[in-house]
Amino acid sequence: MDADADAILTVRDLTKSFGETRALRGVGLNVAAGEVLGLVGGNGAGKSTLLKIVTGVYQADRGTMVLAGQDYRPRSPFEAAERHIALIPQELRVVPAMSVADNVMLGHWPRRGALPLVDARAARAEARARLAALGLDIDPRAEIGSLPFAARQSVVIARAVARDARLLILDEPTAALGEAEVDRLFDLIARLKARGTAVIYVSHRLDEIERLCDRVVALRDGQVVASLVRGGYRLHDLVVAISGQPAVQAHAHTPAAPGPALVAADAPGGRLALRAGRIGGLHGLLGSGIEDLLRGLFGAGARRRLDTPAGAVDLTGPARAIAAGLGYVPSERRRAIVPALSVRDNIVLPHLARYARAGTLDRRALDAAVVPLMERLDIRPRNPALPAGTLSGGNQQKVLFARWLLGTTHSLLLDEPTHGVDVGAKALIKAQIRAFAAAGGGVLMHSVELDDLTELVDELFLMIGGRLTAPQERPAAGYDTIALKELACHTDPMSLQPPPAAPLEAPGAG
Ligand SMILES: Nc1ncnc2c1ncn2[C@@H]1O[C@H](COP(=O)(O)OP(=O)(O)OP(=O)(O)O)[C@@H](O)[C@H]1O
Repeated sequence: MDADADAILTVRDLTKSFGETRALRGVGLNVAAGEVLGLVGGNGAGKSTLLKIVTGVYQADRGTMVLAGQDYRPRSPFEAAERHIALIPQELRVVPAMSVADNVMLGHWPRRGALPLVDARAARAEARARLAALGLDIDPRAEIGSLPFAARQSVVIARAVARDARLLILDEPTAALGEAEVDRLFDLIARLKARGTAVIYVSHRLDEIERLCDRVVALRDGQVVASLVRGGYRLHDLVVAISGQPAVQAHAHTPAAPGPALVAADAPGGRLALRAGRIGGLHGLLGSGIEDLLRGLFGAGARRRLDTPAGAVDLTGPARAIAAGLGYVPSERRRAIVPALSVRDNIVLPHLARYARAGTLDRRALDAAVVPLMERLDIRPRNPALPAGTLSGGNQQKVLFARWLLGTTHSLLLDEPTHGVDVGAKALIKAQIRAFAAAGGGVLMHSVELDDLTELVDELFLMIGGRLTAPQERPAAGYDTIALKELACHTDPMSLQPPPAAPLEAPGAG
């Protein structure tokens, strides 16, 4: 069979450099109608660059693309959309104050007769039908901003389908989803497949790739290093293709004895303490309030009191938290990285005062501190002067982590610390978390990935109904992951059903 002949999209020999960095070096691949193609690769392998070329954000230096049998050279995302290619990014673009129906029909609203007026009733009916055709039971009248992430994501996919997307690209779509939502998303993708939509699915979660994708293409250093068909490979083969080396076994966990509390604070339902040498875990569902809890402990919420061995701290803002020895890695990388600042400056940002000399920064002293950190965390490219925004997502994540290894931080608040990093980097970050605790630091981490928690944590706090349960010491045989998963299902606040929405028009209009 000639794969290219069946393909909706064929790319050949795509090459792209940014200055010295050769992001893509002769990449070729294709995807057919009704096929789900997985795209995997380590941090900086070139996945985003490839997707940006396919969606018209960047133009390739060399190479060709053919879409539905025709030459394809999009010069803007707009042109890509006109050719029915849709990208669903991790950070969804919705108009929060608009209804679900308006977001599905955005730009394609049905008109009321010949007048330039939107027929709201027809828009709702059509949106409802389109959502139902994808198996989605979401109220078209609900304000989209009030819905949980999973529902918003489904609406954005429905919008792409409403615009006749021939190729849908999903960029790490499950990064912010719990297990039940992942299942729902996979059902949705199966429906898209059945409609003949081609899907490119980018993820670092290799088990998902194995479960979902008909084929998978692995990139390494800007080149295709493997192209594997479902059923014809093992996960280990993917790990080897991505990293270029055999998979490393995770270290066995030795629970640490509780050390003294480094910081403690009241939290809904109980008291939280970060103890020297211990890794605390937080588990709950999206929307459970864990993110706010961690932000609050870092001084980014309402004013609160922190207790430390040196006395009580009136937490009026993050500066106080940093001064008290706390560090925070938020789940939303984009909020924490300053893209135009160099990697060096991003790392040093919370500790500027230490490196300022008479109003200027001692860059030599800084590089002497930052470069070994970049080596330790394998941040690539290894150039502290590069703008952080030019680094790949996973490398940006490592920069955020590096921030708190530079100063005098003794307590780390981590929200999804391995979000968007490749398998190798994940192991490295986990090892760093362990090392931080082993050196006497305290850690409190939240992860939706049970594996992260069960591998790392000494005590687990559950957040149920907005309240913390008492910490559960790690049992000798490890946490019961099945019980944790069940808990997640039974207290699932992420139902796709929104709360009843206020009618947008007079009763009887809809
Ligand atoms: N706008 C840019 N300017 C300079 N370098 C860039 C730019 N965009 C990407 N790069 C570089 O190109 C290489 C490939 O990056 P890319 O973002 O495509 O990787 P990725 O596979 O998507 O990684 P990740 O999984 O970490 O998101 C990296 O070395 C990155 O630093």
